[in-house]
Amino acid sequence: MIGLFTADEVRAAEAPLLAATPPGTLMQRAATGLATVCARLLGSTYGRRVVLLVGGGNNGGDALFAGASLAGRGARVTAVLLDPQRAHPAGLAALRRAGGRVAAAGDRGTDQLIARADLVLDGMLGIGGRGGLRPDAAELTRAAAEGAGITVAVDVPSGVDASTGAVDGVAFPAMHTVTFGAVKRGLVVGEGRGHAGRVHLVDIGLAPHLPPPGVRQLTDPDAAARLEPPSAGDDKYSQGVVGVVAGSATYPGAGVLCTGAALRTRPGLVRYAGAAAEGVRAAWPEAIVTAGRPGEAGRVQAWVVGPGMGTDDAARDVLAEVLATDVPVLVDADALTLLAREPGLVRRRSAPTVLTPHDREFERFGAPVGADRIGAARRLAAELGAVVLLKGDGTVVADPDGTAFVNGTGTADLATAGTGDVLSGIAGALLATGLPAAEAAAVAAHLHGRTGQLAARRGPLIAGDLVRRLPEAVGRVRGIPVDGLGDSGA
Ligand SMILES: NC(=O)C1=CN([C@@H]2O[C@H](COP(=O)(O)OP(=O)(O)OC[C@H]3O[C@@H](n4cnc5c(N)ncnc54)[C@H](O)[C@@H]3O)[C@@H](O)[C@H]2O)[C@@H](O)CC1
Ligand SMILES: [K+]
Repeated sequence: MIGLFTADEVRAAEAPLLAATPPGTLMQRAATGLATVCARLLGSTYGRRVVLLVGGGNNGGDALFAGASLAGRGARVTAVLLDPQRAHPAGLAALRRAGGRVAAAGDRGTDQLIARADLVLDGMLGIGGRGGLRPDAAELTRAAAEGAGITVAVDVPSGVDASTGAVDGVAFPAMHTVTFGAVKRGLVVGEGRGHAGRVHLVDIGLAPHLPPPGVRQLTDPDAAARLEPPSAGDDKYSQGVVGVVAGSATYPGAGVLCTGAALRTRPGLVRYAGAAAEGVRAAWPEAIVTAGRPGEAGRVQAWVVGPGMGTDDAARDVLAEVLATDVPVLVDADALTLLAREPGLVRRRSAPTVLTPHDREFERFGAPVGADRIGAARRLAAELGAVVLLKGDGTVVADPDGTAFVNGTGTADLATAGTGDVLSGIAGALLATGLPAAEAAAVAAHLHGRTGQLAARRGPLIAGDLVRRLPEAVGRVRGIPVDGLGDSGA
């Protein structure tokens, strides 16, 4: 698992390390790692044009030392200083010694310099940044965004809150972020995720000093460890039976997608109960289908309730019936709308409940998501005593105990009708296996994202493609290469 940390946690971890090492050691480690990544991205360094955007703190210091190293390898490096009085003196001296040039933000020609650069390194603000970029920094950011060079952020893209991913105004649009010691939360969640690009972690010896992470990201092996294949002793009941209540007579689609996703994730046994029975039976002869109430479906180890079921009184009664059971329940879509009107239905449960809202559904529970998505999901989880899976680019899963996950596999291609129904089916199937609810939700988000990535490689995807590609994605997560796709990881 990848631990995700706040700026304060990183600062606290740095303190003993700074005290135990000679001055400047950590910055040298950071700058060496940074220069290595930049050189790799450039391919060759000789004669390449590199512009450093340099703020008045240590983030600028990292950029200056890395720039000195690139200049030493033949790159034509110019530092653009936001605040010449405060630029890191030793870093500046090192750059000059290596033959680098120095300009000030606002000097004539700075924009053209940035426009023509092969690589722009953003060392304006790191974990010491607060609030939005000032006009001079915003101007350099705009020039870098318009230029054709590779954009690389030092530690954190300037303008992104390292702890929450919030962006107030503009932020540096990095294609790559080279981060030091620990992955900051703001690089993988909220608006920050879109600004960080690919994240490269440079080891500066911080790991032993970091606290146990309260927020984590799953890797493929983490997900695979929670997707155990059936063993010789398993039968159709022992893998976990999931029940699905979704779709309506007029709109059976949600029921078909959700049931299909559950079957494809964990094909032991899936029971369906609801008004889309006919459509579900036709699509999935493998499922056990009733048009009756959930109680008539037979015993299950987890329920999924909500997608496409409507929000009338009959739907409300079905939801209440499912929530009155003593098994884990995943509540999605229409059932979230109903639950927001009657949150008491979930508060009195003893078995785990997972809610899977998108932003608008989340807001129905009383407050908008806001810029701090992890904080928002944690608040609602604590308030309702339920796991909250807040969908988005970097889906957040928050457990009522305060621990959380941020998903790393999402793709914009998943923003299409019905993909949420598929996620619910996957998560329901995993809940039925007995995984802790937050882990089931996090693994589901991971697998859903991987499936989306696989499906999108062949062109635009629709939700049904996800159902079809799920078995392949499970194999891929388990490390089995996918034929014909030149599979390469993320
Ligand atoms: N502390 C350490 O040991 C290490 C720090 N490193 C680097 O140091 C960075 C943190 O350095 P600093 O603490 O000096 O802070 P920064 O370099 O992130 O910020 C510098 C200063 O800018 C000012 N500032 C804050 N928000 C601003 C805004 N919106 N507009 C303009 N100015 C603003 C503040 O006075 C802040 O202290 C890390 O992100 C990392 O890049 C690395 O060298 C590794 C080791
Ligand atoms: K930065």
